[in-house]
Amino acid sequence: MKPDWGIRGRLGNPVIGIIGSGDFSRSLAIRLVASGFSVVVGSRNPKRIPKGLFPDGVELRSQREAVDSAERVIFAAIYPEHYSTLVGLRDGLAGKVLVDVSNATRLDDGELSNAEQLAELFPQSRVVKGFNVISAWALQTGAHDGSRQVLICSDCSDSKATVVQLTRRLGFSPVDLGGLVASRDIEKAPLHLFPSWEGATLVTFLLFLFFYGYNVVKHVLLPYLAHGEHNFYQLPLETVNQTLPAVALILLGLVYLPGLVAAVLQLARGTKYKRFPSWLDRWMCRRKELGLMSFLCAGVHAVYSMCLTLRRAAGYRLLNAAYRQVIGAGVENSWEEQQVWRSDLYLSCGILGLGVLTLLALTSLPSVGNALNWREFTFMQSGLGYAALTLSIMHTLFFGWDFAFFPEAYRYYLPPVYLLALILPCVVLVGRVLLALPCLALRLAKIRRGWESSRHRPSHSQGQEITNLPLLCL
Ligand SMILES: NC(=O)C1=CN([C@@H]2O[C@H](COP(=O)(O)OP(=O)(O)OC[C@H]3O[C@@H](n4cnc5c(N)ncnc54)[C@H](OP(=O)(O)O)[C@@H]3O)[C@@H](O)[C@H]2O)C=CC1
Ligand SMILES: [Cu+2]
Repeated sequence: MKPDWGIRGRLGNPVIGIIGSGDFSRSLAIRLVASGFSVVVGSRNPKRIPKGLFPDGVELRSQREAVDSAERVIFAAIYPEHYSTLVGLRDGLAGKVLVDVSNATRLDDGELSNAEQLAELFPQSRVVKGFNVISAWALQTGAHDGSRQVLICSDCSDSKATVVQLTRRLGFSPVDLGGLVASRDIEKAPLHLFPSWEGATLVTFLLFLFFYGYNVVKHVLLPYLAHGEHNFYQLPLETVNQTLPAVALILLGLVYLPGLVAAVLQLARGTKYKRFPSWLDRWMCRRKELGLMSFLCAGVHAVYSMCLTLRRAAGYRLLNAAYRQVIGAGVENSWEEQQVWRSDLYLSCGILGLGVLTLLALTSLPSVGNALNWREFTFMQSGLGYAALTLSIMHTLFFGWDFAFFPEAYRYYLPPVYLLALILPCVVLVGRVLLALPCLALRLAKIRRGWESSRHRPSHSQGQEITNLPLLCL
């Protein structure tokens, strides 16, 4: 069905009305004009609007004139608390599509949404909710063209269809969420701060809290209580820098663990057509965020580590050690070949691991990832991902070297933090190696191509295939 935009403007383009002359109105007008519409902006005081603020092709008029010029679609680009000031325009708006673009101000806003209140104020107009999730900036610049979703709802399906078409013409992807009651959720959508990051941020925060607390107890609190040692100066830098690599390593393990669990489930079930439990689905969908959090911790750890020698504490410690060595023990050459190898190896593995992680983080950007074909993407995410995990584990092992075998490492019966941090990543790595054994790898490959063990064959259609997702997706 060809949309009916109403009467045409001077250039023969359909005329869209916008009430309000603020940021949203201006961005919307720019976008509409660029998409071939004529626009009439209705202001309480059109003469006050500075020249050049709106592009050519936009007429600045009174609210009444704007409403009368647009026969079919009018946007209310004003704050909901001012809706009631528009009641004088009721007759002009009657029978027209009135688009509400407002957002909720609080998550616990009252019963009725702004759009529902607008519909109550203008019972003869066809209120459609939409465009509120798009920022004025995205509207104006066309960022996210074609991929950015516009959530739309209305009780009038014809009017909704008109706005859906309009959304497409502006270069966005409309999503029809049904009746106007859905506007209660749509208006609150922009209030959620990075919803897809909630899980990964919480996990990172809890891991940080645990390891930071563990380090404080082991290296600061217990030494103070037991021997009166004053290590509190370690809290802002050293303790943070002991915590970050542990968090980064475990997060990286958590990126690759769900892929292994999924593989084990498929092997055990003998089919790929059975749904994964929902927690595993959710976990798989958050691997990218977990991976980027791991990258963040590893990157910050690298910067902290570079600064370690700049600290006053490091200088004093070095001087004291030199003094003890020369004056106390009479040793002039403190070169220890084994320690030289240890530090060079752990630094090198750490730097390489961070380099590979950086590459993975870059491919998680849509503009980079989209340029890769399927094989390249799988290679980057799976092959390089495990390379990063292996290098990070080696970095930690070289750092730990043989210290893990000395009783001093277990002061106060607490194992060193890097040993704790290694458990999960090592389990993941060993699991991956086991799954690469031909007997398991061949069976898994068969299952992923659609083969099913005999007990599954009849009930083949109920499941959803999720395993064509990259197994390891950072
Ligand atoms: N800015 C953004 O990125 C986004 C905004 N929105 C929504 O768009 C709507 C407008 O936002 P925005 O353009 O940023 O706000 P602005 O404050 O920039 O503009 C609001 C406009 O409302 C008009 N208005 C009409 N009646 C009144 C009144 N009684 N008192 C004050 N102003 C009045 C004014 O225009 P005039 O003086 O010409 O009458 C004013 O320019 C809001 O509901 C907001 O939630 C939604 C998504 C993103
Ligand atoms: Cu490190």
